[in-house]
Amino acid sequence: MELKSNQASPVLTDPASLNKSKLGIHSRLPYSQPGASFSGKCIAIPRKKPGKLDDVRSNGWLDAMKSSSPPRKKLIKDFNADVGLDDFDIAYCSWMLKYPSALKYFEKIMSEAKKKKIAIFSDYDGTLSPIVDDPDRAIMSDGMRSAVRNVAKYFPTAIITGRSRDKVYDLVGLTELYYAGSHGMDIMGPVDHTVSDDHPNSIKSTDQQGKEVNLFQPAREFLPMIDEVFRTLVENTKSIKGAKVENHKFCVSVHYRNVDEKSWPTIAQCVHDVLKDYPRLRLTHGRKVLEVRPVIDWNKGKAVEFLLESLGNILYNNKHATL
Ligand SMILES: O=P(O)(O)OC[C@H]1O[C@H](O[C@H]2O[C@H](CO)[C@@H](O)[C@H](O)[C@H]2O)[C@H](O)[C@@H](O)[C@@H]1O
Repeated sequence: MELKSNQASPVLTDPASLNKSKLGIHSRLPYSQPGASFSGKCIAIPRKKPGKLDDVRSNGWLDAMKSSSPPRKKLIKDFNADVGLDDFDIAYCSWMLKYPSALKYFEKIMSEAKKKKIAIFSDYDGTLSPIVDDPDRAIMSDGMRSAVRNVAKYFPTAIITGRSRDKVYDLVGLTELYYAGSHGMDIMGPVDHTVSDDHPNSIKSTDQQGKEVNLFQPAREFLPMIDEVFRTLVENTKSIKGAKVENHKFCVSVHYRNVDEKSWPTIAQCVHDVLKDYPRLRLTHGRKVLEVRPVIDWNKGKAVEFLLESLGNILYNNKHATL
């Protein structure tokens, strides 16, 4: 990725002072609450007397849940192939058109990257590890680990994930990487290239080996709230077969991959009902997962910008390669 000179400042912004588009508030944000900090800026959804599952049907959560993952289908290599496509094929092709593989454009990327300083940013689930039914078993292969280790010898390499930083570190296990967990809300660099500490959202901590590191955590104030919501969601979803709730420190994931599709409205409504009491939290959709996170002006993209800024001097002053 090319370095930019005018990096955005990684500041935790008061949600009440932000406008909707800047916040990136999901169009399927739950109803506004009386007294909520978004007064005047919230999405008004007319409420008739609610039927049990009307909320999630009318606000589009269910549609988003259905289209939240690429269809599991054989890979169609040639989109122009003159073969009959069934509905799954068509759904798969549409997904691939919307989310094309970088490998298809590898030569173009290489030629754009010539003579530039390179930093590598990678997601974890579905990128370094295959998507599997049990999130605890999303294991990275030894081959992939060694590929990432090799890449990191030449280019600063970061994992940016929705998982908690600790969990992804346990899965990846490479000390030489940068890690941005909780959708970028928890950033740590390697011991010898720790992230900037001259910011109010930076704190000193120790890594798994007990070495001193700087962490960048712009959503620290949400820790107790996230913890509380996690416990409520565990309790409220416990009767839904296949549901799984994960605490990712600054965000919570509610998985429905293993929930019968007939119960998706129930799990969605359950999350919706909990969120109604937390106007400072919002919902986003991942792959067969509902993600609850703080309303702050921060996300994976901002984490990448923050890391690029932190990396600036390192990239220009040391051994890291150009192509
Ligand atoms: O931002 P990401 O790194 O893409 O994280 C998003 C979610 O990743 C994990 O869930 C996904 O992978 C699981 C294992 O393959 C799969 O079972 C699940 O259906 C996927 O959504 C993680 O467990 C979630 O907590 C993250 O929100």
